[in-house]
Amino acid sequence: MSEVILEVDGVIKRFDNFTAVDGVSFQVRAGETVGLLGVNGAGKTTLMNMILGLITPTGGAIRAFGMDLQKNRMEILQRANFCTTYATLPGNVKVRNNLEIFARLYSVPKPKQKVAELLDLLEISKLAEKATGQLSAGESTRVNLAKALLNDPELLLLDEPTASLDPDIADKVRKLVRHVQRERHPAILYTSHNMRDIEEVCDRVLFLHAGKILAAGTPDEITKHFQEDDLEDVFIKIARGGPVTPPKSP
Ligand SMILES: Nc1ncnc2c1ncn2[C@@H]1O[C@H](COP(=O)(O)OP(=O)(O)OP(=O)(O)O)[C@@H](O)[C@H]1O
Repeated sequence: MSEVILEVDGVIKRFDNFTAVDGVSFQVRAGETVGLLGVNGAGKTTLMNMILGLITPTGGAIRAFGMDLQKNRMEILQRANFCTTYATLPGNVKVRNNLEIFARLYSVPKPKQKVAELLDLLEISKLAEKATGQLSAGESTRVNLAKALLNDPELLLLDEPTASLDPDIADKVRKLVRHVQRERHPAILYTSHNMRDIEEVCDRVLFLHAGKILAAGTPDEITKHFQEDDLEDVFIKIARGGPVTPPKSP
């Protein structure tokens, strides 16, 4: 089995008296893509933000590359990267310049060449000289994805990377993720409300509900577990408060 890259161990996050993440444990190995699913408010972003070290867990531990996140955040973040619609790049700076600045922050060798390659890979070379703040939501997502790939991360956190993309571009993003999986074998944690994304790119799925992992397995196992036709139906069942344990066999 490949190396464990990310370990989330009994992680809890409370905001005052409200528990947003309630004792979550899982691992992501090198070369594996794990989908984090859940209805609005399930705790996905809170979990991602803890893994990025942006907020501190109330309890439990997060380790990456065998190191404790609290103690080794900078070392870990040099080998990791993320794409989220919530963090935007400086708006008054041109796309190319923004990416080159981030490439230097990540100590990327030959930063100009790397940025040109990623602009080409994401088919956004024509946006290079535009101010980042003037991009459409979909363009901005692709620029954020380019940023996320600058340091060839061994741990990649993708928070709804296809939100706000049209179906054509969303399809290209899924192909790009598969390309990165094949070429570089990172550990990827991927959240999406688009079940097609999850079915196409994820090896395993964690279903988060009210801050707890309700079910874990391959998309196929989860679908069978809930006796539904596909993940979308499982999602709807959970969202509407249907039975969350598998019904007894007849
Ligand atoms: N800073 C905060 N203070 C208080 N409550 C918070 C805070 N951040 C998140 N929450 C609450 O924690 C819960 C989980 O939020 P989170 O953003 O993690 O959900 P999510 O699964 O990412 O949802 P979505 O799919 O809508 O993005 C929500 O009920 C939210 O209101």
